Amino acid sequence: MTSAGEGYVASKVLIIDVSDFENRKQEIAHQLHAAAKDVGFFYIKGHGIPQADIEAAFQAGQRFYDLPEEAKKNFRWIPDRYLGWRSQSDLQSVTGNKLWEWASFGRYGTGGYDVHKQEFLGSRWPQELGESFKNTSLKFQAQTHEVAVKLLRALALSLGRDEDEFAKPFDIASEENPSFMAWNWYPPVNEEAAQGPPRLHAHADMDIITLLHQRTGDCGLEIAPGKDVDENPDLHEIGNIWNAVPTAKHWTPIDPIEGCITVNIGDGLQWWTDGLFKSTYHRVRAPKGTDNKGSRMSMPYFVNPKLNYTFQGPEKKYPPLSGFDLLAKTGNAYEARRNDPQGKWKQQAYGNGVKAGQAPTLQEAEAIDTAVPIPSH
Ligand SMILES: O=C(O)CCC(=O)C(=O)O
Ligand SMILES: [Fe+2]
Repeated sequence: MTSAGEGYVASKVLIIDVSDFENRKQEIAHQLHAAAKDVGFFYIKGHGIPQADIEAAFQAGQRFYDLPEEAKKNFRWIPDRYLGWRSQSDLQSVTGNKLWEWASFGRYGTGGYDVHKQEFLGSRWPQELGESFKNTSLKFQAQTHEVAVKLLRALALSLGRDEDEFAKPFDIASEENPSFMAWNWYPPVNEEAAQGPPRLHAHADMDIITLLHQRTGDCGLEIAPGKDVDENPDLHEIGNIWNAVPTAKHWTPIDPIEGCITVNIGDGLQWWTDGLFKSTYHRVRAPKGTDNKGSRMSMPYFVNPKLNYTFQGPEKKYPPLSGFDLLAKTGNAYEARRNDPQGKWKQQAYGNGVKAGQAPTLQEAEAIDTAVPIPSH
């Protein structure tokens, strides 16, 4: 066991070459296994997404964030869909400060709390940004998804499990696909900010895995072991991202590396592997010293299983968990629970008159959109 402290994991954060995947998948699986088990965070290179496409996706995000406040407001956040813009004021209720904005575009992750109403209509886009914005975002999401599926296949192989076990419930073309991409934007900060709170508070991701595109030069991401990892006695878990935050004395930087995607294991995969793979706490600290104090952007792709897919580890250490239950731990359902203390939200999710696979019409979907309550902060 390693002692806690600065550098605890730094030397172990691997850069794993995933190129020539079909021929090298056993070797890749071996390396991913070590990274997922020991640290829960790693970099991949040779992923095949051209740098120009990554830059185009960052530029698309920047075009959105450059819109006037009024225009961004039109693309309002729908809590149970994971799509839309969350302003700094909105997020203040989550983080306690105004240092972070969020937007997710593209697929409708969920059709409200209704597993039968998931759809990809593609009808809600920031209209001001035109077709190129939409095409760039969708293409990029699909490219990233393809890489995610390879990682999931290799991770399953590494455990001696069926190669498709983890990849099966993640079909991006499915109407039930709840994986989604977000664009995090952190406003510029002044000199004093170095002493201030993190730009994004410590949390673990409540998905299966996250592929995080970091922008070169945008440092600040840090990790600390947590979640069943007892090597760091300084870490106190006092809740999840939505109501309290873990604290740790020592954090290890995970700075961007050109050509690499940062990957981390989420709570769901930790669950699905009986705790073997680690969902690690991370945060974005405020810039200090000579760090870039301008705006910061990152693009996480959160990989979530279909909502009605139930998974459990082979040792049955934890009870079966559905994709819905996993997502229900996150912010959208938190809002719903808060708005609906009687728990009708879960009932609504599973019981309804719409047949499986029957997507609502455009008008019905728009009606669902407007019927979803917007949380008041
Ligand atoms: O901005 C970053 O680098 C990290 C973002 C993150 O952890 C998240 O969106 O879950
Ligand atoms: Fe995260």
